Amino acid sequence: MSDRVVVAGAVYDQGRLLAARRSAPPELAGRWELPGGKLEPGESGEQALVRELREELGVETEPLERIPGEWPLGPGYVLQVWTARLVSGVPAPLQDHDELRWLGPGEGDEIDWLDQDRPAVAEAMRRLPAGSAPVESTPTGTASTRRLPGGACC
Ligand SMILES: Nc1nc2c([nH]c(=O)n2[C@H]2C[C@H](O)[C@@H](COP(=O)(O)OP(=O)(O)OP(=O)(O)O)O2)c(=O)[nH]1
Repeated sequence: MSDRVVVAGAVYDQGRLLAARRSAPPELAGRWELPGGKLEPGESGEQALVRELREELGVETEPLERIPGEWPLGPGYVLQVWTARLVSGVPAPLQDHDELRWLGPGEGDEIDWLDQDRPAVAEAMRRLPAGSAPVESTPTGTASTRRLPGGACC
């Protein structure tokens, strides 16, 4: 039997990548991942991604391209990753996560990613689109992460 697919999104906005910190299960809690979830029967990867990001973060996204490759997770599961553009909404950790963070260029190694996500994250950071500076940037333009009370992000 073929492996079940977990889809995850490298979500971009304003030249930054969204990272999500898992709150469960205990063995993964506290580690960072690209948000997503399991493909349901009859769904394409892109459809599953849009659904999962809506459910978990409350945002609308547009998948852009698949990052080549597939990474084994636990027994019976593989991870596939798409880049995606934030279309509307403010990401909030509604399910499975307790914190979100936007990472700008050079900030990809600042958090403790799940090991299995690292190759896709490295490629997603290489593909980071140029973006306008976020509103709260410092005068030097170096501040690129923002965290809001309650865990909502940007
Ligand atoms: N979403 C996501 N899951 C990942 C990543 N890396 C990784 O090892 N996983 C694991 C964690 C989970 O065991 C599994 C995905 O499960 P999930 O709990 O996010 O899936 P789901 O939203 O469909 O939830 P469920 O109700 O079916 O349990 O894959 C990743 O980058 N994103």
